[in-house]
Amino acid sequence: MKLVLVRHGESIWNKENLFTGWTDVDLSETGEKEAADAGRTLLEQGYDFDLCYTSYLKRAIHTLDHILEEMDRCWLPVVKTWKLNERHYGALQGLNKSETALKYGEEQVKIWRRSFDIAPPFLEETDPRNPALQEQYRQEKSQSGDILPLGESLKDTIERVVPYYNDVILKSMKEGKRVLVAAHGNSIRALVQYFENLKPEEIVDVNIPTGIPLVYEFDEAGKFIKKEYLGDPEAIKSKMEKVAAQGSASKTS
Ligand SMILES: O=C(O)[C@@H](CO)OP(=O)(O)O
Repeated sequence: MKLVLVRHGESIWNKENLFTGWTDVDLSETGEKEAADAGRTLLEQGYDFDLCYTSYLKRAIHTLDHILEEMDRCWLPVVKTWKLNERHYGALQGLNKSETALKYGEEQVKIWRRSFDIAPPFLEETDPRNPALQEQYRQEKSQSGDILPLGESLKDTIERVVPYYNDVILKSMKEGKRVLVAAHGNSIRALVQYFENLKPEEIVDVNIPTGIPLVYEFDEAGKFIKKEYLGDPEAIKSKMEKVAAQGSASKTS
């Protein structure tokens, strides 16, 4: 069984180097192009799909739209779920990553960005950015008041993404569906950690490039066999380094 994961193309806030999390910002022009390129790569390499999953955030939704447009597969069913949203970055959302590194130090920013179980400072409950106060999450709020986050560590993100993967996505793969997921840097890192059983110190250095299809192969039981990024290895490496460098104090955009 194969699963294709794509991190959304560059967003406007990626370009401005701002902590984004659940902020619903759109793709930049570069991001739109990256998404279309991902669609062309998948088409050229003979990939096809039966079912797509994405988050509630428009940078991932629009990435999927561009991919499906390029593949002439706009008619494919798409399931949207907040369970695939980016990690909730709490009160860091909207702050510039480099300015935050200047203020608190690069080490602290790396801890906030990449540590396994350290959460960012949480939003106040009264903050209008609290998902429990937002229209798109009203169903979840009425079911249970406490499942929507005010901030998340990677571990918290794993605890919401992985059960969704096992209960819903893996189930459809086992039914024979070819699945494409358009998601986010840290919701994909959550899956990478789970698939490859990475240790907390190993996931720290994993950075997911924007708009590059990542193909996982599993055995029939769902056990990880191998993975590969589709595209030019040098370009992919440089994109990963760019993501890692966003927490540097000297990078302002
Ligand atoms: O700001 C964010 O939401 C994420 C992804 O863009 O950033 P980081 O790579 O710092 O986890």
